[in-house]
Amino acid sequence: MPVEEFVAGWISGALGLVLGHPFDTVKVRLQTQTTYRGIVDCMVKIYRHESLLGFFKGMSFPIASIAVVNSVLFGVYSNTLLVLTATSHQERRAQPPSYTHIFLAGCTGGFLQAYCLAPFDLIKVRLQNQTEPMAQPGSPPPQYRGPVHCAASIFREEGYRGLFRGAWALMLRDTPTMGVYFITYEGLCRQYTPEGQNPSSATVLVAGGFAGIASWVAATPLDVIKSRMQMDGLRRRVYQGVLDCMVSSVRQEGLGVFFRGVTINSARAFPVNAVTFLSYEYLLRLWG
Ligand SMILES: C[N+](C)(C)CCCC[C@H](N)C(=O)O
Repeated sequence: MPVEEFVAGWISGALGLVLGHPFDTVKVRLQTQTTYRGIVDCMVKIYRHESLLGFFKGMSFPIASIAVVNSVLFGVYSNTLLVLTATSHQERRAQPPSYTHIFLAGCTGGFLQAYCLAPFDLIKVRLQNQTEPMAQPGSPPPQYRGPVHCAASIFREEGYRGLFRGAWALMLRDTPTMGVYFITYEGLCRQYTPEGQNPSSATVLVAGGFAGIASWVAATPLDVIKSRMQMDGLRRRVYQGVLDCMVSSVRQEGLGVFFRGVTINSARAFPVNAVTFLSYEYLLRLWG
């Protein structure tokens, strides 16, 4: 099984992640808390109350886990295409796979990465939602002291299954939308690249950026539900399951609830995925 794709996926994912994390924190807060009036209000409050560091809460764990998560996504995607079309990534410019195959490979990658991502994403969301300023002497300590403490407390209180809270919603979110992700990327690259050639860096950046936006717009409704399921059970359980969470969110807040955080998600998605795809393609070309 070719491994370059796994390594390229890891490095490119890490670069994108650091760039996008401040946006991600604002997004998670807007989706799960009602104290903020909008993106700017949320940013100002985070900065005033928690300083610049507040934007980077919960980042160390994703950095560690992106190695697994993004390499599973890109590695499984590329190897599924290899199985479906019998072409390696070097041959794919000359013999482009069909969009159906791209979609299926994307869904497979998305499905498997969601399983790896679930516990890490849960911990990230729990830490991002702690609004206490960091390390202030005298102030009461936050519930979770850090990622390891957070993982250990969840495990202690809710067992192994507790670490997978929200995992169903995450899988439903990622399986089809990762198909959308790769289809958009490939479609735009093909559109702007003469046949048989490699796409230029500018094309890769733009196609990657729009792939990120398209996939995140499609993913936002289930992203909201996922984040809420992950926060559920902190004090007492509110939702019985994914469907119940959807129904009660819509009842209380209207259909608009499904688009909470869509603007910030898209603003984050462009640079993150432009950088991810550019470094991915660059590394694969470097290694031939
Ligand atoms: C499928 N879904 C929309 C959830 C994600 C698609 C983009 C993934 C990328 N690592 C990022 O963080 O933006």
